[in-house]
Amino acid sequence: MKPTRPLIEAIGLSISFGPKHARTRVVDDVSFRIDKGEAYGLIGESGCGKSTILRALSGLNGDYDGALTLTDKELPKTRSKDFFHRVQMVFQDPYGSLHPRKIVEKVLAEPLAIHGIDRASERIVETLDAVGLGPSFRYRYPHELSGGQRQRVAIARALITEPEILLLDEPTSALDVSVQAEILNLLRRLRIERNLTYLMVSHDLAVIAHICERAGMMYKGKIIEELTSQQIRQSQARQDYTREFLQATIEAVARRDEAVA
Ligand SMILES: Nc1ncnc2c1ncn2[C@@H]1O[C@H](COP(=O)(O)OP(=O)(O)OP(=O)(O)O)[C@@H](O)[C@H]1O
Repeated sequence: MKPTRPLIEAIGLSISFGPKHARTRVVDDVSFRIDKGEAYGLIGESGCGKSTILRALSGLNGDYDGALTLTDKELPKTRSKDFFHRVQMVFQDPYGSLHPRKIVEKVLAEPLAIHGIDRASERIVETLDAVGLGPSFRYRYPHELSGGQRQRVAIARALITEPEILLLDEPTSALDVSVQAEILNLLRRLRIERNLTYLMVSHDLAVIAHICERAGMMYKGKIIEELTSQQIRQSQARQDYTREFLQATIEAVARRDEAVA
């Protein structure tokens, strides 16, 4: 059987910070592959390097060793405009990621203008509808929205140029648990409807198990093993560290499943 070719691949990715004489390696020889249409998670405790990987892939930090590829082509350190058409990012904090003095319409019109995409007005209404917000929301400022509504706007902003891939950096961790469930369900629905590929970072196993088919367990800058969502749910891990991490949070997975069912 012909092996499938990944949409995204990290090959021996290493990232260090600090001055030359005191460099700290926070991502250490990480490799993973994500197929088209797949949702892959990076899970691990705070500081293990998850967001650093996402920032490198998104083009926010070009100072890395190893390679990141998109459809088999190595990405240049400075990403092209086409990259941002294909790949969009959703950040953790919907309060910080939206400009306080821009109404929603302006937030959504900007990416369309950058990429020269027509039918702006129709696309804004369609995309707001896709994230569960009515057309009246286009005239609101961020302070006139709830946390969940702001994150819906941030998701709409990411989707409006019709990307293939969303990079999701703890997209629900700043929200109340009940709102988290709504946003997770929205992300699940959007992936199916739009055939999207996700790379999601979270310290919350329940979030990863709900969204992702596979996840890389990170510890001190390395992926120590990969698990399917079923293995996460059944607490089947090879490494002791992963087993302890799973056992500590498995009840949270069950609770989250009940909440979002
Ligand atoms: N720009 C930077 N300069 C120096 N150190 C950094 C920088 N960005 C991240 N780090 C360090 O790299 C390590 C990994 O950070 P990272 O944000 O990737 O962790 P994380 O697993 O995403 O954790 P969290 O969930 O808390 O964000 C941390 O020790 C952090 O302090």
